[in-house]
Amino acid sequence: MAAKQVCIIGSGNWGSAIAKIVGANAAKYSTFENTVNMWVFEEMVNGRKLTEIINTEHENAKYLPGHQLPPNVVAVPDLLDAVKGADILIFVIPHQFVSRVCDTIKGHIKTDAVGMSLIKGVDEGPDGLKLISDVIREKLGITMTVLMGANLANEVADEKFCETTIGCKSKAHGPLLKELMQTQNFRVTVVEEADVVEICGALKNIVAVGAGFCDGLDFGDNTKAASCGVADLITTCYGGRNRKIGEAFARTGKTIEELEKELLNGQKLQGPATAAEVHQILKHKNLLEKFPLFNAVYQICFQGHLVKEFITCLQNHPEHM
Ligand SMILES: NC(=O)c1ccc[n+]([C@@H]2O[C@H](COP(=O)([O-])OP(=O)(O)OC[C@H]3O[C@@H](n4cnc5c(N)ncnc54)[C@H](O)[C@@H]3O)[C@@H](O)[C@H]2O)c1
Ligand SMILES: O=P(O)(O)OC[C@H](O)CO
Repeated sequence: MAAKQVCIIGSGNWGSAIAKIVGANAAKYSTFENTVNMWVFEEMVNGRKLTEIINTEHENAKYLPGHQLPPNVVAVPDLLDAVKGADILIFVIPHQFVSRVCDTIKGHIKTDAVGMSLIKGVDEGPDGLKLISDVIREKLGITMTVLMGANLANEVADEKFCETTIGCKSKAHGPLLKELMQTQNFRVTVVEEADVVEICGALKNIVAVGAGFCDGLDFGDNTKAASCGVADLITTCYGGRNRKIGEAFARTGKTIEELEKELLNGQKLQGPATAAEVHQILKHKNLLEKFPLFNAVYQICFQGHLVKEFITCLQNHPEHM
């Protein structure tokens, strides 16, 4: 099978971080052409063209300074040149520019190209809310997939561990796109519910603005989480006692019991005990392998496993295999 040519449409903060991953994987796997075109909306940065900076210094000095892009990522200022011949089109531009970009490339891309939108946003069409992937699909007539996750671009570029989800209705494209995107520290799950993945990715940005308001007004963690569908998860992971002791455990090497006494003044943790109870149930049902996070918390709290190895359990999540 001929190697797939990949084009990244966009080169902002997220576009550049993703170019690090895509460039490295394209160079690594024979499934893909080595060269990855990245369309750059041309602008002058410190008196030089941004494309020239990227192609000589391999750094997007404006949108992702301090990170080297792989040399096989080539910045292309002309949109039509960038997309020419591409089998995989990665859309990663602010959503307000999508329509114009699609109108420009319409009729100039492969008809069997696969698109993947990393864009978090929605379009307000005449009939109500419309997904950005639907806008692209309708304008270009190509198969669309999405990739969304809790993925701050700078952290991804720093290669800090995180997870992401590809929403892909076609079973044929899932493995190909996963191979292109996954690394040891950027773990990919592929699901068929692409619309759900995309709408969650878009709507969380509204919640984030509200959360910013709460911080700016010095409200508490409960208040901050009240606007969000996963309220208690957010609260507990930022402001709760289980989180606090978990952090102290990882930093000090003291036992959970010692820390509970030291830091909670008689209050009691629920997390470790719950991990033990859930562990029993999962073990009984032969489901431990499907819940590596729960299993790892149990093993670290009760079986002497090293907290330093916590990430390994997530890297080996069955969904990522
Ligand atoms: N930055 C993140 O951490 C992050 C993470 C996940 C998803 N996203 C999503 O990815 C999408 C792109 O975000 P980003 O962070 O890469 O971009 P960004 O916020 O860095 O946006 C700047 C980009 O827009 C380009 N631009 C400016 N004017 C333009 C025009 N007229 N036409 C086309 N492009 C123009 C700039 O050249 C630059 O590449 C957004 O939907 C965002 O929500 C961002
Ligand atoms: O910096 P934000 O608020 O645009 O969020 C970036 C990513 O979407 C986080 O997953």
